[in-house]
Amino acid sequence: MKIYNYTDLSKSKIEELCSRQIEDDKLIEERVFSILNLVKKEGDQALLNFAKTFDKVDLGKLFLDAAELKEIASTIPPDAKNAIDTAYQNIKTFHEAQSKTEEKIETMPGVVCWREARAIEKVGLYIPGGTAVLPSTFLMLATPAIIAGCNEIVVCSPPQSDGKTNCFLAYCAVLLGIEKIYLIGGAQAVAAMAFGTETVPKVYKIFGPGNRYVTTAKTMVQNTTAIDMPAGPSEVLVIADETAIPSFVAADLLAQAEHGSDSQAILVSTSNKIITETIKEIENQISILPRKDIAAKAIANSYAVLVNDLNTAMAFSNEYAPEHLIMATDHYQNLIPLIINAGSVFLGNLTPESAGDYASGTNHTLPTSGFAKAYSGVSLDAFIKKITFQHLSTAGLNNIGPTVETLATAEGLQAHKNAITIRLKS
Ligand SMILES: NC(=O)c1ccc[n+]([C@@H]2O[C@H](COP(=O)([O-])OP(=O)(O)OC[C@H]3O[C@@H](n4cnc5c(N)ncnc54)[C@H](O)[C@@H]3O)[C@@H](O)[C@H]2O)c1
Ligand SMILES: N[C@H](CO)Cc1c[nH]c[nH+]1
Ligand SMILES: [Zn+2]
Repeated sequence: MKIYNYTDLSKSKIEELCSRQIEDDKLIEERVFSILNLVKKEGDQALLNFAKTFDKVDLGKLFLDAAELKEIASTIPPDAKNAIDTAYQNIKTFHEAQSKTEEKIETMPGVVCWREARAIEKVGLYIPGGTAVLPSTFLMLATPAIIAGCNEIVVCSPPQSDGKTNCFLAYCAVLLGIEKIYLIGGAQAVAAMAFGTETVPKVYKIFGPGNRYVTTAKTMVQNTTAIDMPAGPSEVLVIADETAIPSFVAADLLAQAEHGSDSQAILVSTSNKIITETIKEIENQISILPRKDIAAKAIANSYAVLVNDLNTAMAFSNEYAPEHLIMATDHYQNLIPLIINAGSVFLGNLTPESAGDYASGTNHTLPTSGFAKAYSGVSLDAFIKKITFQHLSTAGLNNIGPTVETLATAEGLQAHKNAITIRLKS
């Protein structure tokens, strides 16, 4: 892991460090473009061919039905079942609390405006399953979709080599009442949900994280289908002062590094000692990880920055806009107002990011690649549209009428003016 001293960094170097651009981005775009076109043209046949090419499996059919899911789910070990149940309850509790009814507002006497929420009717959820199958993502996406009241929930996840899915994902489906999992991964899953095929229904909005193929595909289908946000390779930025515990910081950095070799794990610290000890700890802890090769590549692409004070650390973090921000300091309270750009924040030395990945209740589907500057993570709101309503009484029409007539005249739109005038005269 490279170490930089903040005072030596030029503005352009900071921009480079905060950019997540990867050399082969163009190549990925070309591949994804051709996958999208093939699915659009050939439908199910393209999906079956891609399963053979990318997932190395000959699928008899493109989905598992409720009976098949129930049978696979029955093999789940009891401790995993209990853990999924607990995580689900916390996620449900947190997301249910996000449901709010807005007040009706009288902007002028007799002019009443308000908003009402309606669920997006058809949504598509992508559950990653390339290097690791993520049942936790199933909970994170389906729970708010169900609370919102979405009536068609299409779920796609890559098939295992036996053409099925694992017992954890199947158990989540049973728990959530989802009756089908489409065995489709990568950009082709996004294409199937965006365009529809003979078997896969077309949806109005696609949700979910994934690798660069998935994220690029989501970005490319946006003229057909809405998406939650670009939620690509995982990343974490840890701000650590002298109160941080290097072994904890190293564990948190490695937790995101093991997601993929293109993940980023950034350390920003006011203490040289903490940086050196954390790097030593990373070397100790990485050796026992089953995914050490993946984690090592991610760590090699990551870096540490030595800063003079916590204010500078906050400024760097806001420029980087991390998916996850860990405040590894006892002094986090005063820093909270300085956090401007981050997907999800973990406060203090006892709050590991994996708590949010699985079970605290917050959503782990979060913006990456700096998109935390403009996007929120998935929440109940993401599955809802807010429709505005207004009603004018006679007094309301009299009160607002002259204003509308004058503005319509200023814009040269006579018919707009007439729609008021005809009512005022009646
Ligand atoms: N930002 C978030 O909220 C968040 C949450 C969870 C996971 N993640 C990220 O999701 C990602 C999951 O990635 P993954 O790969 O394990 O699973 P994935 O399900 O995203 O991707 C697997 C699919 O990628 C496709 N693919 C693989 N190689 C390909 C190639 N050469 N050409 C075309 N398609 C190809 C295949 O179709 C395969 O089924 C990780 O990067 C992880 O960090 C992000
Ligand atoms: N850290 C991931 C989001 O970037 C979410 C996740 C799922 N499982 C483990 N982690
Ligand atoms: Zn994670």
